[in-house]
Amino acid sequence: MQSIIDTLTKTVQATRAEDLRAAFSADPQRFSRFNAALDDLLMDYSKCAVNDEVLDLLEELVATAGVADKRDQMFSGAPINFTEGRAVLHTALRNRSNRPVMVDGRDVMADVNAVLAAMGAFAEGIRSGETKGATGKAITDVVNIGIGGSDLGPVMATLALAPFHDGPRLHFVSNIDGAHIADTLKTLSAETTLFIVASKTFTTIETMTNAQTARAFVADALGEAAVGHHFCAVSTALDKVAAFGIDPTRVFGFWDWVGGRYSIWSAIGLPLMIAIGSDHFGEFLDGAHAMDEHFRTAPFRDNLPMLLGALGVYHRKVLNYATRAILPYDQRLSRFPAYLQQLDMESNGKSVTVDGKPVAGASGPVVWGEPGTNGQHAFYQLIHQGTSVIPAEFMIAANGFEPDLRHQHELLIANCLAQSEALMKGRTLAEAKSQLTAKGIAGEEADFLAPHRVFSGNRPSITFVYDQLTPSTLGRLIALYEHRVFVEGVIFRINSFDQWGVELGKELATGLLPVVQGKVAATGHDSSTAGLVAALSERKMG
Ligand SMILES: O=P(O)(O)OC[C@H]1O[C@](O)(CO)[C@@H](O)[C@@H]1O
Repeated sequence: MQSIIDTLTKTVQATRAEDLRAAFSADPQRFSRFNAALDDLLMDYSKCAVNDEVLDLLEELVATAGVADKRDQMFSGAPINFTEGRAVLHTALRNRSNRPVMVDGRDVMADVNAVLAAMGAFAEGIRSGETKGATGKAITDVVNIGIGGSDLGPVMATLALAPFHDGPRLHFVSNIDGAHIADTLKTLSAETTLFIVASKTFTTIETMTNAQTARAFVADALGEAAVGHHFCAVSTALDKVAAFGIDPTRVFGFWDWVGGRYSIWSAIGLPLMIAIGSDHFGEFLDGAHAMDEHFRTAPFRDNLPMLLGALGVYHRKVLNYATRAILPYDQRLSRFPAYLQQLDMESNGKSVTVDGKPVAGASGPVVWGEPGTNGQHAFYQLIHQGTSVIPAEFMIAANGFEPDLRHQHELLIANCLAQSEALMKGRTLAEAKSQLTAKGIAGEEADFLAPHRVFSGNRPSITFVYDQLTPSTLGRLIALYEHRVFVEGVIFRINSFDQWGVELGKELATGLLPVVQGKVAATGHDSSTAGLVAALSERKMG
């Protein structure tokens, strides 16, 4: 594979692929040659440094890495998460074809469909008011207590699908910081609140601690006997849920072959289902399934996840771009960058290959972003004129949900398109000078000011366009990014499905708690850690 990457590096130079301005001037058909679509979801990658030679080499890279074979293994339930001995089957959760999916010789589809039906019945009971709290009042507020994959997906999707939200109000508590749950509970009445304790392992300290605080909130207000009416749980660890005391009829299971950051399609999606209803949740699954089928069957040049993954590797390993910016021009996708941060960085932030050897060169990039147009007034300065090149990934709907505010949506579209055009085109010194001249600034002053107004241009971006942010579109978008991470992980030769990198901090926090509490001396800790413990203890009030 390294030889293909080396050839790519030479090809970029030899074909001047990075000169986007020249490429667009030379080829009026460039847009139509470098885009791909699944139904209304269009991906324009013509503003990346690609040409036919580069794309052919990327296709060869994907083939040589064995991406298609690994993909088929994933869909068929092979234990590709080999450090944990698990299958990787989030795709089974949205397998609307019900094609059998075998794990350890057993078709899992019956279990998947049974949990989905149970979630649907429970969600509709809460939404209709039929399932009530302990005092007979309907549930008006639902609090999801979870963190990481048990939080980011439901939060992001609930915000994204606000126009479809016709169920109870939703709240999300994740942080161990007591401020999070305290600020949330302040606004709620125990009588009309349902808590969902969402944790794959049911051991995560943040979730378990917040769940105990919520339990005390209900017990203090309504008595111990009321607790069961106000709690439900989502987990793979049914024994641990039982020990917590949640009624088994209110427990929604999933399986160890669903990774936390891939779990929005499982019972972890329960808060979303309560918000938008089971029919819309079904459309969300349908959208993801359509992307799965596309990923499984479309040829490379038409295959959105294959292309997006190949371009991601190209940006990271050939062009050496260290980060990528996710820039949705959609306020309702405000948490999409944070969601993708976990999906991408927890999956591909690895430095050991499948053979236990150091990764050659780079693996996953830093992923970050904010919605437009807000980001324009914050960090876009650096994207346009900074010394690092940051590939940008824009997304924009043709339609909002506010027909009376169409003029605002048009402004949003114009801003989105203007950014990618500006990044690509830039502004030369001569152009900067002539603009100054037009304003009556010439001579030395123009010579002095012009360099500050130069934009290098040739900065890459990908733009996604779709009809409207519906449940089906959101499902397709998330599944697209999941598979992109998969493609990149196979080419990086890493296991994208474990997350050992989060363990060390957890272990040290457990050891530090008695030190922070003053029960144990800070001996054995480095002087910085010990000094910080002392500084915080000196400042402790009350
Ligand atoms: O659902 P759980 O088991 O509480 O885990 C929450 C999150 O914690 C992590 O394990 C990382 O600490 C994530 O992978 C996961 O999504």
